[in-house]
Amino acid sequence: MIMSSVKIECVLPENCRCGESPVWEEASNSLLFVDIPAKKVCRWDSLSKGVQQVTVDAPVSSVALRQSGGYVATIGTKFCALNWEDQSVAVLATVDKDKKNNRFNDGKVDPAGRYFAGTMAEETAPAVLERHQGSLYSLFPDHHVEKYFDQVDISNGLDWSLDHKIFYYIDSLSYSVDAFDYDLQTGKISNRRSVYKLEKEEQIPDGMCIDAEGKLWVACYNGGRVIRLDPETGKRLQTVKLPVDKTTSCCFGGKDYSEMYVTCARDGMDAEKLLQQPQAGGIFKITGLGVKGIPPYPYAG
Ligand SMILES: O=C(O)[C@H](O)[C@@H](O)[C@H](O)[C@H](O)CO
Ligand SMILES: [Zn+2]
Repeated sequence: MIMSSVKIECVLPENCRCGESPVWEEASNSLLFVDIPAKKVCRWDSLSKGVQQVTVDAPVSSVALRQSGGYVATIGTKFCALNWEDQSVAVLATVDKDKKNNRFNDGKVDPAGRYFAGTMAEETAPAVLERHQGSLYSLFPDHHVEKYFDQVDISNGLDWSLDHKIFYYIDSLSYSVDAFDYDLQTGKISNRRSVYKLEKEEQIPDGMCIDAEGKLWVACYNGGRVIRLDPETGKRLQTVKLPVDKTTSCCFGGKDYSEMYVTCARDGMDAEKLLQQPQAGGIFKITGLGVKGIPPYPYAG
């Protein structure tokens, strides 16, 4: 049953140019996220409502927790460690060295502590870019990198099934949510298939997260919504519309991971659209979904 008590609130009118990679940090009751073109990693304290930010030297496309303290982030084409206290960045590995126009896009840590992230060509406008330039990688805890496949357009949302046997992945311009068999021991993926094809009004699939019932939540860029999918039946179970079109990603957080946080973008909107959607680029909190999420995994290296 879909509960009718769903409430949507803009908790931070931060005006991100392109907000992405929301991650809940339980230890600090905070939401981490990035603003990709602004080259910022941000941390919003849900209790004080204050925001701290670290500016880096290239577009930062994802951030994740690190077991040994601090964070990891994908900056330009580098996997990096980020020390929040002194704002220093240390490079752990570099990818796509032969592709000067590429940058990382979305990333997330797997249940064994590997940091997965894919690349794309830099956009000239939202979703306008040289195609097939991206690849999917993961950074293992010993800092070596494995490449899974290339020919990616816009590497985007990713997560793992609750039993860790399936890896879910979105290449945005395929308009599909895909699944692979996943071997948690080795980090290997196989047997790619589509579990959901987006409908026209859902627009472009972007960030994604799994809930505690094993269902997928996908943020729809230009679609102004998050959708809940059953990856087993391929059916859409729920649509939650937001007052902004360029919804980019979502994660669960808050008390017992019972709240959903959604990021979005302002870039690519004209003046008229920005007047209509003044909250574009803000951070949204959705409550009353009646389903919880799971904690994010920290990078183990
Ligand atoms: O947020 C991201 O993942 C990309 O970096 C964005 O640029 C959008 O996704 C893209 O423009 C639409 O697909
Ligand atoms: Zn994205």
